[in-house]
Amino acid sequence: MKNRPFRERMGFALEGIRTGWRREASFRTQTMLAGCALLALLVLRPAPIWWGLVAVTCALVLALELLNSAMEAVIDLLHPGIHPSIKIAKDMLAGAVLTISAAALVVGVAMVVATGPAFLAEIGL
Ligand SMILES: Nc1ncnc2c1ncn2[C@@H]1O[C@H](COP(=O)(O)OP(=O)(O)OP(=O)(O)O)[C@@H](O)[C@H]1O
Repeated sequence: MKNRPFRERMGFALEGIRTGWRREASFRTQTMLAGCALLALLVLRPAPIWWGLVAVTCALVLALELLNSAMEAVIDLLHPGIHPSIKIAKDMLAGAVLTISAAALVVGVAMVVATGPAFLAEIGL
């Protein structure tokens, strides 16, 4: 299974994203929020640094959500029953997603605060 051609590995990765989209409501919500962030970038046209910051934080949220779902799937397969250690692991995974989501929110608000006034002036408001 190791060292498959690049095209094939790319196919597995895209399949993983498709599965995340199909199975996880929170991944779909976060993808749509990332789409809103892209729309805000296109409208506000901030400096390139903001494009980088928004892209990195949105990508981290989506990547961590996929990792969270993957870990949960493996945990549930290995131990389908209730266990305090599973609670700890799942809560920590959820905490990781929450942490980066809070950072993404801060970046979004900071971008609007920094670039909003110039945009409003540009459209004559
Ligand atoms: N097997 C388990 N043993 C103990 N506690 C569990 C177990 N499964 C889930 N929990 C608890 O229930 C919470 C929610 O679990 P669940 O698997 O539904 O995760 P979720 O974050 O809601 O997942 P999803 O992303 O699929 O919506 C976990 O954070 C954990 O506190």
